[in-house]
Parts: sequence; C-alpha cells; structure tokens
Amino acid sequence: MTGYNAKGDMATSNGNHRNGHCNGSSSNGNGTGDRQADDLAQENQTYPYEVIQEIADFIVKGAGMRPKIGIICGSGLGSLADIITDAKIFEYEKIPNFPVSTVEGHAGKLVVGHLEGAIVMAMQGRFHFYEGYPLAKCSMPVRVMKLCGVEYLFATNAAGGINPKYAVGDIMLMHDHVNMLGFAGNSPLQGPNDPRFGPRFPALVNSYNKDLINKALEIGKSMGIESNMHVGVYSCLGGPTYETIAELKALRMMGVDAVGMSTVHEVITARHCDMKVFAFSLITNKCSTEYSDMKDEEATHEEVMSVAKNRQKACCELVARLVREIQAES
Ligand SMILES: O=P(O)(O)O[C@H]1O[C@H](CO)[C@@H](O)[C@H]1O
Ligand code: HPA
Repeated sequence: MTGYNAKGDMATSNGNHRNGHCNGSSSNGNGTGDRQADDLAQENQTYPYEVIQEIADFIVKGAGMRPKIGIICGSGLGSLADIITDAKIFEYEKIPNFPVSTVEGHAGKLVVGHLEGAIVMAMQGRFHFYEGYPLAKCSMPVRVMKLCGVEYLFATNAAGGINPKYAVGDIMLMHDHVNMLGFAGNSPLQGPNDPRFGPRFPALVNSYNKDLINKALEIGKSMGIESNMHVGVYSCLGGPTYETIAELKALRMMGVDAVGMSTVHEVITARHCDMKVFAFSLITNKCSTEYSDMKDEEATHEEVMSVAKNRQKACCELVARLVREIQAES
C-alpha cells in the first residue's frame, strides 16, 4: 500500500509515520531532496481517493461486513462502541495509513459490528486539530466510512454549555454550527477537490438532518429526558486551551450554545460526500460568560470524562434507539 505521512503526502519508505507530526525529511530520501516537490507535498494535505479506498477495503474485508451507520465517540463516550455486538475491532495502529489517538478518553479503536439490526462502525477515538493533525487528516476517517458504505454519520462530543439554560449532563442535539476554524481560513476541504467525494463548493445550510433530530427528540421524550435535551448551535475552536470569558462572551453573541474542539470538520467532510448527519453534544461543564460569575472552578478534562461516564447510559440508549428507527425504515 502507498504510504502517506501526517500531512497526507507521500511518505519516504514504509509510510509508518505514526505520531502525526511531519518530520520534515525529504520525500525523495536523498537527504537534500527536491525542495519544490517536497513543499508541494507539504501543502497538499488531502489523502488521495485511492488511499482512502485502500483503507476502506482493508476494513470491509477484515470485518466481513459493510456498515451503513458510522459513529464517532466523543471524549469519554467510547462506551457507545461497547454496545456493538459481533464486533470486529481494529486498533488504529494496525490500520494502514490511519492516524493514532493521543488523547485520554479516545481509545484508538475502530469497532465494526451489529447494533439494533444494523451494521455500524464506530470510532473509539477521534482526531483533533490540537493533536497536531491537519483538519483533512482529522476527518479522513469520515471519507473512509463513506467508501465502506456508510450513509449516516452520528458524531458525538463532550462540550461546554454556553447557553445559560443548559445544565451539566444535558444533551444538545446539534442543528447548526459556527466554524471558527473556518473563520481563520482552515478547512478539511482545503486543497485540490476530488469530485468523486463531492463538489468544490458544498452548501451546509441543511447539514444536520431534521428528520433525525425530530426522531431523537421523540426518543428523548420516551426516555423521560426531554427537559435535559436541547436543540442548539455548536462551535469548534482549535484548543487545546479551554476558552477565556471574553471568547465565551463572543461565542454567545454569535448564537453559540455549546463549545468544543471537534466535530465541525467531520460534519463538513460528511456533508461534502453527501452523508446524512446526526450530531449531539453532551454538556460536560458549564461555561460562564460573566466575570462576576467567576468562581474557583475551571474546566478540566477529568471533569469532562467523569460527566461523560455518568451519562453514557443515556447517550447509548439514544444512539441505539435512533439506529433502530433508521434500520426499521430501510
Ligand atoms: O470533542 P470531543 O472529542 O468529545 O472532546 C472534547 O473534550 C476535550 C476537552 O476536554 C476536547 O477534545 C473537546 O473537543
Ligand atoms: N470548551 C471546549 N471544549 C470542551 C469543553 C469546553 O468547555 N468541554 C468539553 N470540551
């Protein structure tokens, strides 16, 4: 298989650059290198279609099944993959050309199997921009899902609640996002566009499938958690710092309800290749937008993980029941 390094460009020998950081070495292996070719390769952060196809083939062949629904587990929400039965598990390290997870709460495993009668594939561990990966690499697995046969993407995350009505442990169904990294000129679709994935200029106004949101609201009602469920706007910042009060204030003024460091680039990539998207945030901490509210407590990843652990049962039930409804319709 062709090897690609952290930037998605061609790697020197065996292609096993695993740490997500480009080592800056020459791609022609002669030590001095053809600078121009090297620079071009560095700029080209996209994975060629054929490489994505090879990864997808590896997974479908290894699993012996073709998934219809893809699930990305947020921080501390890896248990969403534990409810999958007859599972074939692929460690990221063992998947050719796949990045590795470096964040606690992201196990680094791809789980393919059965859930509520459907074949699903779940990522126990996503890739974040702050890990040093370019956005195209962070969301490359979404394209792998597409070429595996996935039609629906379920993206989940842990997020800070900016909307004052949100409480810790609430679930916010995403119906829109503010792409702050995009404001700064960064997109997973940067670079040459391959029309086999999608158009050069995809529209995002209908990114979050309304039918799936309505179904999830109904499920929430029947679970008795409707008062802990919201429909709102998520924004992804680059991280890894949690936000300042001034930043949170600005986000709130822009209409953002919950903030995190993920998901948006995955949704963009999924919509680009015409997948149906359902996404939710588990509110793991409250974000104050007022200096006067400042108490001693600050957001920590430990708190994020612990809240996610406490709410995993409700998140699993929501996901399982939504999968069941999709499966029942097909
Ligand atoms: O978005 P997920 O992966 O759920 O994780 C969230 O939790 C971490 C911070 O605690 C950040 O990575 C943030 O994005
Ligand atoms: N900010 C950013 N990302 C997060 C937060 C937060 O408050 N909580 C969980 N992920």
